[in-house]
Amino acid sequence: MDHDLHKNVSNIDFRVLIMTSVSAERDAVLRGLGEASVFDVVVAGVGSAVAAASTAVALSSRKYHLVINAGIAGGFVGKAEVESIVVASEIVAADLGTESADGFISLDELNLGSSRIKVEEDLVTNVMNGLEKAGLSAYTGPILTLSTVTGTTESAKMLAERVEGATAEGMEGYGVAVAARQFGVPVMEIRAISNMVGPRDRDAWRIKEALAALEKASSVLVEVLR
Ligand SMILES: O=C(O)c1cccc(C(=O)CC[C@H]2O[C@@H](n3cnc4c(=O)[nH]cnc43)[C@H](O)[C@@H]2O)c1
Repeated sequence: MDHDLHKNVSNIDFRVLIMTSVSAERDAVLRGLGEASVFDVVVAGVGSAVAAASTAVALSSRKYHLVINAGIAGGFVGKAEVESIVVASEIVAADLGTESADGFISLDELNLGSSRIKVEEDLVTNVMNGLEKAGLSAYTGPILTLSTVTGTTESAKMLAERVEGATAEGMEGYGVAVAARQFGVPVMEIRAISNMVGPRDRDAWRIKEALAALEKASSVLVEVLR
């Protein structure tokens, strides 16, 4: 598979699948993409299971060269502020494993598979360069996938200890990534921060602002892939 994005644009069949969880995210991405025609943007629903199933359905419908999970997310304190963009270096199912008296044991440590999917470095570098050139505040690091939005300082701290460098959390990335891996297609996760990971305070979520940042990030994707 050819992973050089700049080389790929000369390929007339080059197509990118962008998976979002809700229609507000899809609309923000579409506004950013404008007339760009190499992208298909799909609303999957909330959560890893529906994201995996919807991604698999989309990937069976036609050939794609890249899958991107895009949306809003919580940012870890000191790692990514509200309205910034996070590009995953790794997509991590942070609650896939078992509890024990000595703490959490991941799927990897249990030798039952892997809860981590690495994103190809050149993809991350290309997109990060584009975001920075466009003047966006952008970070890269692991993005965690969780079934439950973190709602306490204790859980936030525990997750930051569990996954070194944890930068953001969402609810779909790992599902999208597992489906992409099954089809042999490279995957990325790109999220705009709407809230901080920590004590639940829905009134403090800046969804409108995060969606505006997601729109800007999506317009950069067009440049990066041109
Ligand atoms: O209420 C709205 O208008 C609205 C507009 C767009 C999106 C939403 C969502 O609630 C999206 C849910 C989606 O967001 C991700 N997310 C955002 N913050 C976090 C977080 O702190 N922890 C985990 N996930 C988060 C998640 O991927 C959900 O699918 C509402």
